[in-house]
Amino acid sequence: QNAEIKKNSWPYSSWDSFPSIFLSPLSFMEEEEEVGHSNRSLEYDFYRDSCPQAERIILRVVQELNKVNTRVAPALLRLMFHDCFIEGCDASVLLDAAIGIDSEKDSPPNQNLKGFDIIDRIKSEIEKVCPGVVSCADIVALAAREGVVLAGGPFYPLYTGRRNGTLSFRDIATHQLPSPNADLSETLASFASRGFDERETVSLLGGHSIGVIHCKFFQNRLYNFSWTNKPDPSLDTGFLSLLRSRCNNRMNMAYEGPGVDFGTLYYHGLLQGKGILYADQQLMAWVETRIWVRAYASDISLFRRDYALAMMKLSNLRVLTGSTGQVRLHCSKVA
Ligand code: HEM
Ligand SMILES: [Ca+2]
Repeated sequence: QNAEIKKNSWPYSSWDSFPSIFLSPLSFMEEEEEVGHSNRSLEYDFYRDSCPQAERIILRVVQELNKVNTRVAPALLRLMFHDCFIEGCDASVLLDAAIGIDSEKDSPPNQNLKGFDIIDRIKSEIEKVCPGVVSCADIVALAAREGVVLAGGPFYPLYTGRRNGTLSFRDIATHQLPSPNADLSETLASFASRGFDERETVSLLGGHSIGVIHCKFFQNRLYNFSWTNKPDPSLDTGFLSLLRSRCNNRMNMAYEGPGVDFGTLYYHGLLQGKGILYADQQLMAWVETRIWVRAYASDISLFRRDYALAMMKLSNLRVLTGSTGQVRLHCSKVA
């Protein structure tokens, strides 16, 4: 039963059904060679000697904060997405503006981004036991994974050893973070340029199973879609009324209540014209993505597996390793 696990010295028994290409360190090395960042790759449990408590501290802090605030998990997940999507998982999103640094925090798509305080809190607890060792980029990736698990999503193993960049990319973030009003061809092109196919893109958007979305991001769909003075015809009419009344009462829209399977409502909603963002609902526009919406709506374990693999891939985009980049002392400042 455990042949594959042994081969990869993998400790998670449920992973034996996974395609081995994803478990092989080779897949990470290919990534690095392509961008030429370094000759080393991420490792399983990179901090086993230098800071064996690190991953446990991350889990503990995320668990503690999650108990008192349900917004913690979604904030961490979105933060990881916005870091990794812009120039890789290098903690570029965490840097404050400074001389020579145009902060991604000042990019319009990041205006409502949250979770920076959580990352700082984790970092300071880790600094107490192993100063200057654990990178902010690893903290972001691991904290997001713990958030996903606490929100009812699948666990996925992560390699570590990401280093931090010394730059933040405000203008790149402005142009390259996906727009809530993008149509499917734009969304697919943006994910394809980072190596994600249609299936992976549909599964990643399952991240929209949790969290809150402010009305301004879908306001145009409610009253004046594409300057027609009419609502978006792809919106279910009952759902349209619900969104209108919530937004009129200045309540923002929650994706999925607790207690529901991570992913279930999201994909069922899309089948019924109840996607909140235009970009979400667009997954139903073409057969290439619609088949995966249908598949995930009817087979939640298929979704969980695909989502886990896509999150691993997202968490490993263009990482800096070895002697490239640095380890910061404070996540918002270069060392
Ligand atoms: C086409 C791609 C995407 C677009 C256009 C998009 C856009 C948005 C927008 C506009 C919000 C609302 C922010 C707010 O109201 O404050 C949001 C929230 C969120 N997004 Fe995405 N997103 C995309 C993909 C993803 C992916 C791939 C993930 C994770 C895997 C993700 C995770 C989240 C989460 C968890 C929230 C809720 C944040 C919170 O409640 O604090 N998104 N997204
Ligand atoms: Ca980044």
